[in-house]
Amino acid sequence: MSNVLEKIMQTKRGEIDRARQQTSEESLREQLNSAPPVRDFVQALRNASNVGLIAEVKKASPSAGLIRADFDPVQIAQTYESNGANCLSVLTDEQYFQGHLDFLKAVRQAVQIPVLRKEFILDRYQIIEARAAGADSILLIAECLPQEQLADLYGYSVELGMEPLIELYEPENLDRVLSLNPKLVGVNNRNLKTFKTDLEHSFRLRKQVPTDVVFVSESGIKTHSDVQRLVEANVQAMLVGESLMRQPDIGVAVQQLLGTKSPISLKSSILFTSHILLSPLQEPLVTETHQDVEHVLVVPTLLFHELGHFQGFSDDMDRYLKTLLDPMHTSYLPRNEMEEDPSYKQLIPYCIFRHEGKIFYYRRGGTSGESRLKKKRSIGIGGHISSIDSHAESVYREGMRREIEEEVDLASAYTEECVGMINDDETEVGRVHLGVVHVFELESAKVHPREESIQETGFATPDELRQELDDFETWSQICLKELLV
Ligand SMILES: O=C(O)c1ccccc1NCC(=O)[C@H](O)[C@H](O)COP(=O)(O)O
Repeated sequence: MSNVLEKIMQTKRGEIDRARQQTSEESLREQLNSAPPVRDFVQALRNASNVGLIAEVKKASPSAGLIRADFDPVQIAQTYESNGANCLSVLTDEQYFQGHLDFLKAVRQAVQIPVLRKEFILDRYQIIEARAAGADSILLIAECLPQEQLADLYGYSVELGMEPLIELYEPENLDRVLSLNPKLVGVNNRNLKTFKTDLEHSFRLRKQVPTDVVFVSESGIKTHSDVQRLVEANVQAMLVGESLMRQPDIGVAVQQLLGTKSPISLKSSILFTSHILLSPLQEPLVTETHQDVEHVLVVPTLLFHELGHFQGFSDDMDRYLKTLLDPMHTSYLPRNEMEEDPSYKQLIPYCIFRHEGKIFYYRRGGTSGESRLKKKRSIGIGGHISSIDSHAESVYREGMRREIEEEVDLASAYTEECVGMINDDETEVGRVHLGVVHVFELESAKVHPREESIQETGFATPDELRQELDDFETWSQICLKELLV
């Protein structure tokens, strides 16, 4: 068993003892009389038109720390429900997940869909607590429970009307779980020794679970393309927490995950039109959420590969951009994690300023910005699209506008064209980013640095810049070799 699970179980035993001292099992059982009737958790998942969604109300976790600071469990639960969740899971563990049994009680009263108590259940006492608080189902984790205890807790929960979700991670536990004839089996994709999640874990075990048992894939589900993979593998339901809880707009996030949000019409946005003037600059809104950690717009690398992997420059934007910028595929995830995670690509507008054939250049300096590119010369201005841009109708364009405005004073009229994409899997930075190249034709050479990171600026012809090619960051080298010829 993993250390974290052992630690949680140790804490739980102490909590259960203390709770018993406060309220005896007998008087707790009396509270069952006033509990609301059980809602059918299994049927709610079976009724789902696609993969059933158990949306998790989760403030924090051992693997992620604080996930959402502005945490209102009832409001989150109602948002989940009104955007298509079939069931809810509410964390009630206080020490490790910052949950509470009161959250479950309040949520259950505020929604119409079934609610699961997400807890590390080791004792019948917790099952009574769950039902008394209104729970319609509970979680039982095979790794925490020897078979006799698992069977006892399973039977007791069913006796109280709640079909439990039995979860396992270790394949060796599957047979003993199935021997109980459960209606619901969950496979956790999170390895609790490394905290890494891998959907393949569900796919491998799916084949060993009879199809009349509702198979729930749990943890690490982030995008609609993950959901499509679950559909292909005949997974009937999914338990999703962190990736939804991290989004500024949880309702939109649920719709994007389920694929029910109609994609924004990029045709009507100005992204694909050539030679247009940018709209007047507006003050960006700063949302209060996630101020502590920057969340950046990312797309799954797998999606980029499905569309057609290339190394270097591609002018085939039609093939990539519409799909990559479809909100169904984008997420806002913590930048510090994304910088190390090649399973995602951070989308970066890379803006080249040209005046009478000469290109604006600069050297990256100062203390802010990507440390791996420090001291390199560059011909691209731009940066991450972040969750603070998400209020805008065209999030991508808002992020591009904001980045330009932060970095330089562009005091010239211009026309702008989106000309292609850059992918560079040969460098550490390139592996986790994908560039979208825009060329700005300026009426005058008026580009002035606003940040200390923009140093040694000037305009030069591509030929002149190519003579010092090695001095430039790889994305600029790619543009000088493949675009500006
Ligand atoms: O999430 C954790 O860090 C964690 C650590 C230790 C034990 C259990 C843990 N997670 C419980 C879960 O099963 C997830 O909350 C649930 O599957 C949702 O996962 P996610 O969508 O990745 O938040």
